[in-house]
Amino acid sequence: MSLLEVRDLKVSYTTRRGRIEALSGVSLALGEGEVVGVVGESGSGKSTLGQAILRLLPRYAHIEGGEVLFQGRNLLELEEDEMREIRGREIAMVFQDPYSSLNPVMRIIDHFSELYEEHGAGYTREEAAKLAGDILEKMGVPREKLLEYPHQMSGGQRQRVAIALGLALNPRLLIADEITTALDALVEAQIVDLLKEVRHTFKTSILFITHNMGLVAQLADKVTVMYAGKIVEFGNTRDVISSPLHPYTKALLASVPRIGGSKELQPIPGDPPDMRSPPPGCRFHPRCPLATEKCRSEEPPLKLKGDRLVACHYA
Ligand SMILES: Nc1ncnc2c1ncn2[C@@H]1O[C@H](COP(=O)(O)OP(=O)(O)OP(=O)(O)O)[C@@H](O)[C@H]1O
Repeated sequence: MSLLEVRDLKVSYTTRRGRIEALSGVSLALGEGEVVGVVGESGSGKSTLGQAILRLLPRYAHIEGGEVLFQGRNLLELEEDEMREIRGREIAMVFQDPYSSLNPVMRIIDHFSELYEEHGAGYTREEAAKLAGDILEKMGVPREKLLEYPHQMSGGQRQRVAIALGLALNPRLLIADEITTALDALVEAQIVDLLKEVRHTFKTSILFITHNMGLVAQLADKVTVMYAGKIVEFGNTRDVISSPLHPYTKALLASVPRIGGSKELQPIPGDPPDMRSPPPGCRFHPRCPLATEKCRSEEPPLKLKGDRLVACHYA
């Protein structure tokens, strides 16, 4: 059984400018101890997916269908108090902006104490400080930082603290949503190394959301490629990178340095669609060099090709 299985998840947003279909039937599975990358351009639905799994979507978002099975339980059917237990203890989420999980007027130690208290861990103040210091050190942050406020640290350190906080209750799954995007390249590389260590030391499964295929290549066992609210390709990272089957995956690889082989970077022509009215047929067809009449009118289903899933009429 997978640790996490998302089945045919559909999510929309009601906005003043209309209804946006952010996820149009997304399915994926993540095994125990696995790292799965979710990659795609801005607006493809990656963050919506992460937030929907933990039911952290805003009020004007609607889960229109599907299931989110975590250890076999459908999270979409749980009561809010059951969900609160799952958040942090079973599944943690870390965001691009560490201030999403850090309160600027609270010292780092108080974040940990609050978390332990919320989940009824029953630690004394000394025990909480010891445990928080231990995990902070494992994340490469000196334990003295427990007494500081978030603004007294560098961006990289703040993100390490946010990860430490995410891992404090030893969750089975960590959802990391663009957690290196705001960092410079050197710090980004350090955080990716940290996640590699985390998976080995803590045996945590990770859903790694990013627009950066290069990071997926370094970290993820499997990769899900999303385009305009749908999955277009899913497979072992090595296979997807060495022989992408979907034209969008190919284009994404050609647009990042080093991987993909080409020396010259080729940005993907055109823009992702307006999700208030996505194109008919294959959603990538207006930007696809291989598109035919069939692609304009018929939506390609996600089909198994060997051990790869791909949604293209011509894969
Ligand atoms: N809070 C929101 N309110 C309204 N629309 C939203 C909201 N969040 C996302 N959307 C829309 O839903 C679609 C998917 O967005 P989402 O943020 O999930 O994609 P993404 O791949 O994570 O992109 P990014 O990397 O830019 O966050 C987009 O069309 C986006 O405009």
